[in-house]
Amino acid sequence: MDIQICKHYGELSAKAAELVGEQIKQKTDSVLGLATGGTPEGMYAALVDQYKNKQLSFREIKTFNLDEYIGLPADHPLSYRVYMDEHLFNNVDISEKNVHLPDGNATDLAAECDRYEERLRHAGGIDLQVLGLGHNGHIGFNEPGTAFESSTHIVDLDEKTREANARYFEKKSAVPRQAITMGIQTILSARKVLVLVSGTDKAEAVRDMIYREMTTSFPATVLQKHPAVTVIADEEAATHLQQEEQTPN
Ligand SMILES: N[C@@H]1[C@@H](O)[C@H](O)[C@@H](COP(=O)(O)O)O[C@@H]1O
Repeated sequence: MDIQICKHYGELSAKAAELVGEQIKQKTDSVLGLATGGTPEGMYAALVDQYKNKQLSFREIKTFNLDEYIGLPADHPLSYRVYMDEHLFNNVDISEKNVHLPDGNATDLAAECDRYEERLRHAGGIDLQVLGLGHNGHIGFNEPGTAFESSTHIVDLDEKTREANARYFEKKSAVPRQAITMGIQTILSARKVLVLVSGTDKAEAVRDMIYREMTTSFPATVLQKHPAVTVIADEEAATHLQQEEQTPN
């Protein structure tokens, strides 16, 4: 793993946007795997700036989001579709036909999971997957215990994850109980992976991701076996890294 430590969140966001921007410039029809959550917001803002400064175009870019809640209408302000529209899609020249998120309102959710994998295969697979990291090691919505071989599937959200995401909803009971997420195998199939981690509350999670023995109990440890992972952490998230840098797995 290539581990890059940035001074603060602003630097992390700029660095992440630089790496994604390079990918887009190198391959103008790249397939990007995208994440939601608080962490990538600054990266999206920096990518929109690059677009506005005419440094980038998303015209041929295809995107596949990691996950979507089940049961929230696509136009619900807290759906991941709306998040992506607000943070990126509405602000760049991406084409609607190239934007993909799982449909959490599909009548046949199992068929929707297969359909998502099929669309991803048809697009040629993910060139660069952006990931955030859950406190319990989840990537996408792959909660502890998820099989490393999993493809896109339906998940029951962990209580800790619902608590972490409750900050966006008016109350915890309003947080959906299920989601559709790319599986761990889907994520591992990406040619490159970029993990963004910010803040002291993620310090233990990022340490475990890098140093803990690979285990389904902490899904992000699976990234240790991916050949092209870059981790960008700010100093707050990296507090436990410097100490252990000498003895990685
Ligand atoms: N499904 C998302 C993940 O894709 C995200 O990476 C993670 C961390 O979120 P944050 O960046 O807000 O800490 O949790 C959410 O539940």
